[in-house]
Amino acid sequence: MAKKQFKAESKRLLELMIHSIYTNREIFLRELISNASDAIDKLCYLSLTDDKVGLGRGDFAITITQDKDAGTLTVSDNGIGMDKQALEENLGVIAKSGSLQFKENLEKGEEKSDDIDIIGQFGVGFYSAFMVSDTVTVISRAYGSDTAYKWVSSGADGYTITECEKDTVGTDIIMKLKADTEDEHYSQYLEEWPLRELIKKYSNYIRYPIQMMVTKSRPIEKKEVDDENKAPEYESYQELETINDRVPIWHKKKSEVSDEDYNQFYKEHFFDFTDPAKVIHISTEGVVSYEALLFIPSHLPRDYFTKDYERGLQLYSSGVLIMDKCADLIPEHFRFVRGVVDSQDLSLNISREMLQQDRQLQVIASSIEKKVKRELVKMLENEREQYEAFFKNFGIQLKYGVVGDYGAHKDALKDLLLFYSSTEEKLCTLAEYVSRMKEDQKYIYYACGETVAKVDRLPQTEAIKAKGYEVLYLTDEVDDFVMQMLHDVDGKEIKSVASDDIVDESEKKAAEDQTKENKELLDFVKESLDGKIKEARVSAKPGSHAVCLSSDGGVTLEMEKYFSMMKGEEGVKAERILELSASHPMFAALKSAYDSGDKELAGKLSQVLFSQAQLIAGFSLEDPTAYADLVCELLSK
Ligand SMILES: Nc1ncnc2c1ncn2[C@@H]1O[C@H](COP(=O)(O)OP(=O)(O)OP(=O)(O)O)[C@@H](O)[C@H]1O
Repeated sequence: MAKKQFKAESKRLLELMIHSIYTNREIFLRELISNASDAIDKLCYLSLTDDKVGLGRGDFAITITQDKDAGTLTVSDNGIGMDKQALEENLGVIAKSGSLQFKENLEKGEEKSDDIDIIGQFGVGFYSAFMVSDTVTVISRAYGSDTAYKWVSSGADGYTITECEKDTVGTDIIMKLKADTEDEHYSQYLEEWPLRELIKKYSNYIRYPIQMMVTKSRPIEKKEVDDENKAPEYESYQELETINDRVPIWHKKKSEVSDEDYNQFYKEHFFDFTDPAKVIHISTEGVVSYEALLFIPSHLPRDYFTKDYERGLQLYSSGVLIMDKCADLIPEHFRFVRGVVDSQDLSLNISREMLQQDRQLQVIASSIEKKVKRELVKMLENEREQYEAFFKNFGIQLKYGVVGDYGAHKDALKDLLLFYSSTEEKLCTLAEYVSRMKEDQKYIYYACGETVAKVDRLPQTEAIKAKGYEVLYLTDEVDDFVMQMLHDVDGKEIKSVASDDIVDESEKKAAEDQTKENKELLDFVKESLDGKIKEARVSAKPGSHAVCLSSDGGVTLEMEKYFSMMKGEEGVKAERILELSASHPMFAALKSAYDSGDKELAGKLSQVLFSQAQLIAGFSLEDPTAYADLVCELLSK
């Protein structure tokens, strides 16, 4: 059976092309400029072998002209142009890309040129002009031809082609812009600044100059001597200006770019006032080749912890901006990194707003992650002061990275963490801590609290310090989770000073015995605290303090603090254990009040002890006035 070819309803298809592919109208200019660049690239390629072209690389340009009276915007190039047949084939057939064909022929051919960078491939970009125009007129003269042709279309109704006059080879795309509506101001595309912004945003790195007539102002020369004292007068004049930077800084060799150039690019491009802390310039060739220029800011962006701050790197393909914030290029734990990535190896989707498949993106993202990590490790090893400043800004992000994704990134991030050391009295890495561990030391100890000073005074901290061990002091809410997620460093388990696991078996046994002996008293303490604690027991951790708080079950005291800050999670509570030191005079006073039958006093002492334990652990009291009154009452007796 003969196979039939699919037919397409071309009018409908064009409607779809115009209205459904792109989410953002403004990209029409990017598409037309890219076409102009492709046309120039083709003639430029020809000029390598054909002397008759008579133009050198420096003679090519793309020109943008606005005519406010006529309501037209024109994109002109002096590229290869189109003859009648090319106009029919390329602009009369949807999804036919002369540029793709040119590229394929080039790849098949003997002569290859690295110096050609064709952008078009889908054969649809041109039609985006109809998103902003009522009528599009194309006047083109092909290289090698004396005749020029005019292609005119108002969209779905079709097009006409007639002969016309054009002195030079190349193409003019003349758009008669639509009338403004309430929602859309098409006339902005006739204004200098919006046009300049669009060119800068999407086409800044097109390799040929994009020129535009701009209005400038200059002082009028004074003619009369008398005029010298008068305020200067200005006149405006028009000048053709190249708007685009053309060669992206990341295309240049590192040796050609000074620190000042990098810093200036960063500040202008990412709107920062201060130089970055680190610049990472990458140029790799491999499964996927790409260039990248990444920056680690030297301070915390003001909106960093708000929802306004979006993670992501700018993604370019052949110098054309594809995405402003491509989140997939940088992992959440390095979201502070700003920068650009440029690759010719991406399979773009038809609108160039997304990528067809993320495999290439994954390859680039994982390479970028490794490079950022390597740079941070280098900074940590060689520029400690600078690294500590970085950690002060973004260390918390790394910590969230450790606990995020169920700990998937903890191994990559653990070397980058810094914690305050009780013995060194400065920040240290986990590896540095391990290198200082005593021979008999089983665990890596840490203690959590609001400030270093407060953590240092915790009864549990004092107990471990008394044994001569170093303790890491953690003051961020997420720290307890981080340590639990890390679990160990090279087999050395990480333990909180509040953990029961760290107590010696003999000390544990002695405390259990004492708890049994004082069971009645301890049950009384629990009862008088009316459900606030799960248990009262004699503490196995020797120390000079009467009381401390620990927890039982999966939720630690630090986790409770962490969740208390999160909306909807305030109900997550730790089960409190009130630990009393049996050797402290306060325990003797409590016991004697209870044994002598003064339950009122014993109850009040229990309240005071619990409140103190809460305060020491960094919790606020439910009723501070009642606590103060109680203490005053007891002291004044
Ligand atoms: N200014 C121009 N000069 C010469 N040829 C042009 C010009 N503009 C468009 N063309 C031709 O028309 C074809 C179709 O253009 P169109 O913008 O629709 O698609 P494309 O650029 O090939 O691909 P894409 O949709 O990926 O941009 C181009 O491939 C090219 O051959």
